[in-house]
Amino acid sequence: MSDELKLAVAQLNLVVGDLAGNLAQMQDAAAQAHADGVDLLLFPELSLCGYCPEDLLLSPEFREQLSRAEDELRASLPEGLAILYGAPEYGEEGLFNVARLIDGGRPLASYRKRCLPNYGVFDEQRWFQAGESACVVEFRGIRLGLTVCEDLWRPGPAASCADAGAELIVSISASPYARDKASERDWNFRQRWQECGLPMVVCNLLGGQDEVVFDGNSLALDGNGEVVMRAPEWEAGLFTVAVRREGGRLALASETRAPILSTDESQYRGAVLATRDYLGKNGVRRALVGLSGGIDSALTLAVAGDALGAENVTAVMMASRYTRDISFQCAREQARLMGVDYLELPIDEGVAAVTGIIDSGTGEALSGVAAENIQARLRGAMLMSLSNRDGGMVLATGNKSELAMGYATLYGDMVGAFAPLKDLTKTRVYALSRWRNEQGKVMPEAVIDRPPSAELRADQYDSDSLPDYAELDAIIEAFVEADCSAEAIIQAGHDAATVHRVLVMVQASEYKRRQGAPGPRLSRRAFGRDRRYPIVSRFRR
Ligand SMILES: Nc1ncnc2c1ncn2[C@@H]1O[C@H](COP(=O)(O)OP(=O)(O)OC[C@H]2O[C@@H]([n+]3cccc(C(=O)O)c3)[C@H](O)[C@@H]2O)[C@@H](O)[C@H]1O
Ligand SMILES: Nc1ncnc2c1ncn2[C@@H]1O[C@H](COP(=O)(O)OP(=O)(O)OP(=O)(O)O)[C@@H](O)[C@H]1O
Ligand SMILES: NC(=O)CC[C@H](N)C(=O)O
Repeated sequence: MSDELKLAVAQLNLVVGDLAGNLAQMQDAAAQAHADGVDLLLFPELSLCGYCPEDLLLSPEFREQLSRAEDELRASLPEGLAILYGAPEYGEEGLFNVARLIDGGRPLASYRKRCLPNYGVFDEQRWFQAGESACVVEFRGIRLGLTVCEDLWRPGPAASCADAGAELIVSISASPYARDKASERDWNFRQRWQECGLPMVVCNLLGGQDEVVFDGNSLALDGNGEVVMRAPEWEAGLFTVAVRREGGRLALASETRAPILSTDESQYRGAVLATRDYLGKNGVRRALVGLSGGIDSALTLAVAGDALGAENVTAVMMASRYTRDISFQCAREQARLMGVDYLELPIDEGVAAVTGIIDSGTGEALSGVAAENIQARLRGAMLMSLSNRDGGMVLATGNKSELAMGYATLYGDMVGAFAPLKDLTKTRVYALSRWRNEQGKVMPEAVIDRPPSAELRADQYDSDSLPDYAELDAIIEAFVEADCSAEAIIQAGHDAATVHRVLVMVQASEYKRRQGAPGPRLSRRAFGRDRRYPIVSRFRR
């Protein structure tokens, strides 16, 4: 080894299936790394094809194009730069998720991921076979132990790299965001260090992909288990780590030491990146939000503005006779503060027309919730018409508390392409709204202070139908995110009748959530890909 080896992690926002685009990003990163004198550049897990390509992995065309892109990548590497990147390996023994080390344009080693995550948002065992052995390779005087993501989240692989003579563990990862994941990573990698005593460099992915969002936060730990490099959350970039041999040990150093963000900031920025990427990666620049003067649509609009730029967002106030003056004032004031395009399209005439057609056609007057929901459905239809005409996507404003309880109208306020707040309870919606306003005012304080109301009938408030949000959200966190039993939640101090009511409603509204828009996981456990329950189920607690 020369005096010093320079490693870099390419924390890139790659796109599933965009082989040409990912190749170009990787080539740009390689050129920059070469100019910076980097010896070895790490890319995220399954870099060229993006994570996770799911059943695209089964497509012969996908396999063929990927193979060509890999050839192109190897042939285009700058002299002297080695890379470690992720790819599927197809062969007679099956399909493997591998890390490939390329030096001088030639393969130096290939490692098959041993631990395939198959829980939460992950289904890797659906596609991949597990590798069986460690891979330790000599690279310019250092023995590297190659690993892929989950390998460093389980006991075993790190220690087996040490047993096979590794001096430094390198990991290519696609580790998605969950609440407080940065602290969890620190704890996790410290556990691995305790098992193997080796320094580690971990390259993580960035960006939104359907229902998950990757926060970056690539890391390096030195031989004492201390974090010596922490790449920023939610930002792409190339971050270097210098490795020097000192008295028989490797010393790691880096100038990159980003802070761990607060939960509020991290969740907010996660919602922003997930929204930007969902629309952007689907080729759409503009968004529409139904703006009611309530807090859910206010925060959704703030996220949309930060994700896409105020000039690309339209807020639509669709007042009915139940819309209060304060709702108008809040909506107008927020649109002014943010500088978004703002429309007022009243719905009373339309509601009367639809209700009249149903009433006269059936000879029976619509009433109660059936009549009230016409308002929500007309608003949904109007937003979708604007989307069809102008090409923007509608953002659904529902939060996790409402979706847990089924407190939302199917084909009404649930319409939308993407739901940025889907995994944030109402309590978190308030916290993030306050945090965002502290960074620069985007919504009037009255939006945060007023009591929540669907305004589908006179004097309607959420508190008429739902338990107090502080209590409801604590029960949702215990039941949905931590899988606690009813008994355990009651023992934690919650009212037994409320607990039973909430648990029954969570189960009974699975059908609504399945028809709702996708949204990013921002808590510890999200409805959807992360928490899967049957719709048809006679199980009762
Ligand atoms: N298992 C199942 N699988 C599939 N579909 C099923 C189903 N069970 C019922 N359904 C269908 O679902 C329908 C009931 O759901 P839905 O039509 O949504 O109607 P529903 O849940 O009765 O009403 C919506 C509720 O959301 C409240 N809310 C809260 C916040 C905002 C808003 C807003 O709109 O702005 C509304 C509103 O006040 C009302 O209490 C049934 O009529 C039936 O068609
Ligand atoms: N008058 C309205 N104009 C435009 N959109 C509306 C109107 N009323 C309701 N909506 C849409 O329906 C969604 C659901 O209403 P809901 O009451 O749950 O949320 P909110 O009004 O944003 O917040 P809160 O529940 O705190 O009042 C709103 O977020 C908004 O997108
Ligand atoms: N892609 C992976 O193997 C990721 C699994 C890992 N446990 C994580 O969340 O972060």
